Parts: sequence; structure tokens; C-alpha cells
Amino acid sequence: MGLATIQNIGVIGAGQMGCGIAQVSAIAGYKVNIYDLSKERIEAGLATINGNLARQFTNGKLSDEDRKAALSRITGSADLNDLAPMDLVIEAATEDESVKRKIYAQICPILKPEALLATNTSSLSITRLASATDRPERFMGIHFMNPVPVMKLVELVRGIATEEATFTTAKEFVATLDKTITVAEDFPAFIVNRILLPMINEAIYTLYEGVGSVEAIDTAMKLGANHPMGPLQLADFIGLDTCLSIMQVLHDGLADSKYRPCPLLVKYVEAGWLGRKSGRGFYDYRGETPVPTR
Ligand SMILES: CC(=O)CC(=O)SCCNC(=O)CCNC(=O)[C@H](O)C(C)(C)COP(=O)(O)OP(=O)(O)OC[C@H]1O[C@@H](n2cnc3c(N)ncnc32)[C@H](O)[C@@H]1OP(=O)(O)O
Ligand SMILES: NC(=O)C1=CN([C@@H]2O[C@H](COP(=O)(O)OP(=O)(O)OC[C@H]3O[C@@H](n4cnc5c(N)ncnc54)[C@H](OP(=O)(O)O)[C@@H]3O)[C@@H](O)[C@H]2O)C=CC1
Repeated sequence: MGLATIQNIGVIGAGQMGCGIAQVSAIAGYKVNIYDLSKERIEAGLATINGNLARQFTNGKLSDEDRKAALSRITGSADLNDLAPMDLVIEAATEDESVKRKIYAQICPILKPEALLATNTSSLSITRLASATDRPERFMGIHFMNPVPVMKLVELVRGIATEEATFTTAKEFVATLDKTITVAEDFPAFIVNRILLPMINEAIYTLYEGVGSVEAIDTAMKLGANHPMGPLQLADFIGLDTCLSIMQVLHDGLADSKYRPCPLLVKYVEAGWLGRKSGRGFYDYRGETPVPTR
């Protein structure tokens, strides 16, 4: 079957990644519709995009004309049926396989047969997710990095059934966003998170065992290894629920105890302390400046 020419993009999930993907796609000239479960979530997402585009204008990265044009290309919807005309749908919902499977069961009958379906999953098997769709040949991983407007890399991951035409179309799409691709095989957490998340998990063990405080650990890695953010600050930025899900996928998928999620990470997630997005994680963000919670 011929593939759709990509003009209209649907994004599922108006969280930090979905909004970032919508933003860069709209800047590149695509029409974008972001779907999420609630109107409130969509409103909040559109407000974030508006703020980020305004910042890009203020920083001289975007003309006012381009800012307005990008904004006019983005709409939001709480009705999945509005994604029917889309040529490419990128799912960027919560990192939970059952959530993603349910979404595919709902969206597949709505989509055009020639439309591509992609996932922004950080860790889950593309082949297994593809099997929950009606189009494994036209399904793959297009994994953006956070923050999407700033990070240059996109990992591309094929499932066992992904057709070459799907891969080529995804590659061309990413090139139009002015991003660089890297190709990863379909192993748990792919390349970036296979390396990054065990480092973050180890930083949490370092805290758990009392080797250093939150501040000491982050300062050590910022000034001692030149990382732009400390690992605990980065964990909060990614979202502790997402970090835990990725560690669980590594642990289950590779069956090696070296990927055991730190119990302190589990505890924070159980407390609902998910990092920046919930206002508290290894730092408390509710005041003027972030304050370490340990
Ligand atoms: C979990 C996964 O599946 C995969 C992942 O994504 S893992 C996470 C990968 N990401 C990282 O490792 C990020 C590490 N951190 C960084 O690179 C930097 O700290 C950072 C780019 C986030 C911020 O950089 P900084 O120098 O500390 O701050 P700042 O000067 O305010 O920002 C630099 C630029 O980024 C922009 N920016 C910062 N945060 C942003 C955000 N959340 N959204 C959009 N733009 C943002 C700023 O506007 C600024 O843009 P200009 O250059 O146009 O001014
Ligand atoms: N955070 C990161 O650094 C990165 C994350 N990713 C991946 O991107 C995806 C999204 O992550 P991120 O944006 O951080 O997560 P967020 O928690 O910020 O956003 C997830 C969004 O999905 C929504 N959602 C949940 N269930 C559904 C559903 N059934 N239909 C539609 N939307 C739904 C959530 O709504 P609600 O809040 O109401 O549940 C929320 O708005 C995950 O797969 C993650 O692994 C990839 C790269 C980097």
C-alpha cells in the first residue's frame, strides 16, 4: 500500500513531549492536532506551546510572523475522531504499555489505512506495541529527546514488521524538523536510555545509600563531569514515573539485576512526587527556587 504524504500530523498526549513534538512540527510547516483526554490538559499544553514560541521570538530564534504562523497551525481536540484525516500520528502518551495498547485499539479504526502510526516511547518494544495495531508495517518508534525544541537527536526504531517505506518516510519527516537521527535496534530502552537511565538510577542509589545529598550529587556531576544538569535534576525533568517505567522495562527485558530500580525511586513515584510536572521530586519546585527534598 502507498503511504500518505505527510502534511497533517496528529499527536496523542498533550504532556511535555507531545507539546514539544507539536511545536517543532508546526514550526516546520505541518498542520498539527493534539489529542488528550481532557480539555483542561489540552488548554494547558497549548498555553505551554504559546509560551515557548513567544520565548523563541524574544530570543531571536523565530520571527513574529513565523511564531504566529506556527501557532495557527496547531489545534487541540479531546475527540479522537478528529485525528481521522491525519497522515502521521505520533503517540506521546504516558509510558505505560497498557495505556498505549488501549490508545492503538481506539485510534486504528479511525485512521486512514495509508496513515503512519509512530510512538515516542522511551523504552517499550516497538515490535510488541506494533502487534497491538492493525498496521505493524506502518508503525515504528520516533523517539524525540526532552526538551524537544532544543535537543538535536531523534532515535528511529523499527519493529520486526516495519516496512522500509515507513522508515524512509519517518527519516525524511525528521530531517524537515532540522533534527539528526540515530538508528537503534528494538532492544529495551534503545540507545540513549539504555545508557542514561542506569546512570540516573545509580545517582538515586548514591542518594539512597547516603553517599551524598541531592545537591552534592548534582554538583558533582555538573562540575565534575560537565553534564548540563545533575542526574537528579534531570530525573525530575524527565519525570520520575517515566524514569521508573524505563528502569522496569530494562530490568524485565534484559533480566539483569544491574537494572534493578532504586527503592527510593519507587517510593517517590508511590508518593506522587514525579518531579517538575507534579511540583515535587528530588527538588521541591513550589517556591521561587527549587529546594532539595533530601
Ligand atoms: C527520557 C527519554 O526518553 C529521553 C530523554 O529525553 S533524556 C533527557 C535528554 N535531555 C537532557 O539530557 C537535557 C539536559 N539539559 C540540557 O541540555 C540543558 O540543561 C537545557 C537545554 C534543558 C537547558 O539549558 P540551560 O542552558 O540550562 O538553560 P537555558 O539557557 O535556560 O536554556 C537553553 C535554551 O533551551 C531552551 N529551553 C530550556 N528549557 C526548555 C524547555 N523545557 N522547553 C523548550 N525550550 C527550553 C531555552 O529557551 C534556551 O533557548 P535559547 O538558546 O533560544 O535561549
Ligand atoms: N519525559 C521525557 O523526558 C521523555 C519522555 N518520552 C516518552 O514520551 C511519552 C510521553 O512522556 P511525557 O510527555 O514526558 O509524559 P507526560 O506525563 O508529560 O504526558 C503524558 C500525557 O499523556 C496523557 N495521557 C494519558 N493517557 C492518555 C490517553 N489514553 N490518551 C491520550 N493521552 C493520554 C496524560 O494525561 P494525564 O496527565 O491526564 O494522565 C499526559 O497529558 C512517554 O512514552 C515517554 O516515555 C520520550 C522522550 C523523553
